[in-house]
Amino acid sequence: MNIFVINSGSSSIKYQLFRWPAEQPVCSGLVERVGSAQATITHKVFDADGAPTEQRLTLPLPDHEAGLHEVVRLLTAGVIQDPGDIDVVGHRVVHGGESFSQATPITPEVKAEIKRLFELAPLHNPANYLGIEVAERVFPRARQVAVFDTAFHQTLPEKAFRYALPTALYTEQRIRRYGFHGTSHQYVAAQAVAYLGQPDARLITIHLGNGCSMAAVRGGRSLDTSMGFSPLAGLVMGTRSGDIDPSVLLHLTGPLGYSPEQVNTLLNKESGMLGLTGQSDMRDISQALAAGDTAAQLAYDLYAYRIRQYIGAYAAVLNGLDAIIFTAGVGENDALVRQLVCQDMDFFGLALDEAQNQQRQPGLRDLSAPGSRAKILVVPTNEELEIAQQCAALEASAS
Ligand SMILES: Nc1ncnc2c1ncn2[C@@H]1O[C@H](COP(=O)(O)OP(=O)(O)O)[C@@H](O)[C@H]1O
Ligand SMILES: CC(=O)OP(=O)(O)O
Ligand SMILES: [Mg+2]
Repeated sequence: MNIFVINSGSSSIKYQLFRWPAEQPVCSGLVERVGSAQATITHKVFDADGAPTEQRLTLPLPDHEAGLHEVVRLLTAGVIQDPGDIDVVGHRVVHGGESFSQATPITPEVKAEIKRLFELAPLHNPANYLGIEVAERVFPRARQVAVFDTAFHQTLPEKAFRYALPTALYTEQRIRRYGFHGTSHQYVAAQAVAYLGQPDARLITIHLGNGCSMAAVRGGRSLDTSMGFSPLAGLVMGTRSGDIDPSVLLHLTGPLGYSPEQVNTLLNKESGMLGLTGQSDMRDISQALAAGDTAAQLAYDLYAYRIRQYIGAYAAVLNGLDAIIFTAGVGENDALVRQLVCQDMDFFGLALDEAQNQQRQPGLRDLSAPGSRAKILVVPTNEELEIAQQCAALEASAS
């Protein structure tokens, strides 16, 4: 069986083709800086021993649709003979509301629900929906499956997912915390549990990509998470503000005369690291910092400070801490972020081995110094593999 997985993030498209049940990918790729004139595609094709041949393209990609068409072109130009060779397409879908807690075959009703949720995940659900429509056209024989970012967080207890608003706004309007990046939190938590050999470990998973979120996880269940009703809440992100006092919005729309549309754009697309420094990509901000830029210094400090606050909160939720796990583009690669987060954390039993922190190696890495009571891990996320596994489980249960 051939399972093709499409993971559209807010600034990237990741894809992998798996031949099942061997979990080794046949090809994988990453489209970065979607929406710019200098987008890049890194496309890898693996031989029978898993050795990659890599191709790198730089090209203008105005939007996700252009990116997806380029991905399909690369796939059908050598990796597969015929689009009919794909049996299942697994789609990452960011917002699934309360309707979905597991991998779901895509029907017209499911598509309508994904569309209804555009407003709550404006950077993601439209791109995910587009991916479904493109895949339905290009791979008409394949079964299309959605795996939702919100699904893993459906285990949150009510005290964690409810807001202190009038009850009817929850019961009639479904206004609550949903949480996102669930596929990633679930995957890295399972990897950490296997590494620690401790199924009941108290874990804080820290997903730092373009979007950023944290989760308190125990026994394979998400107990709390920093994103909320939409992927705007919580940590400081590439272009999103994270937590702010809601009365700032009233001040913007009242005395300052912003329209709701302008506030939406401001908070989702013009804030976060972009708002603080003028740049959203952490590699660019890191270069600015190295050149002595004081705005970049403040942005790094603020970014790490917010993560530290949530570590404190989630250690309380978990009544202790066995490991924190850094993952995604920034979490896996940016040693300074990890250093700023972990410094002066001895109260939580966290001590970072700075030499290990500077190493660049693939795979799971243990960065804890000897004597650190809680572990500090880097676990590369693999949302595509997790999605493929869930698609394969769905296929097995349907047959
Ligand atoms: N080597 C690196 N050092 C620092 N940051 C990096 C590095 N590689 C990628 N990143 C950052 O990771 C972020 C993208 O992460 P990713 O998980 O791919 O995001 P998304 O899935 O939200 O598009 C960007 O801010 C990028 O700058
Ligand atoms: C939900 C979310 O923010 O996703 P991403 O980090 O891929 O933008
Ligand atoms: Mg992502």
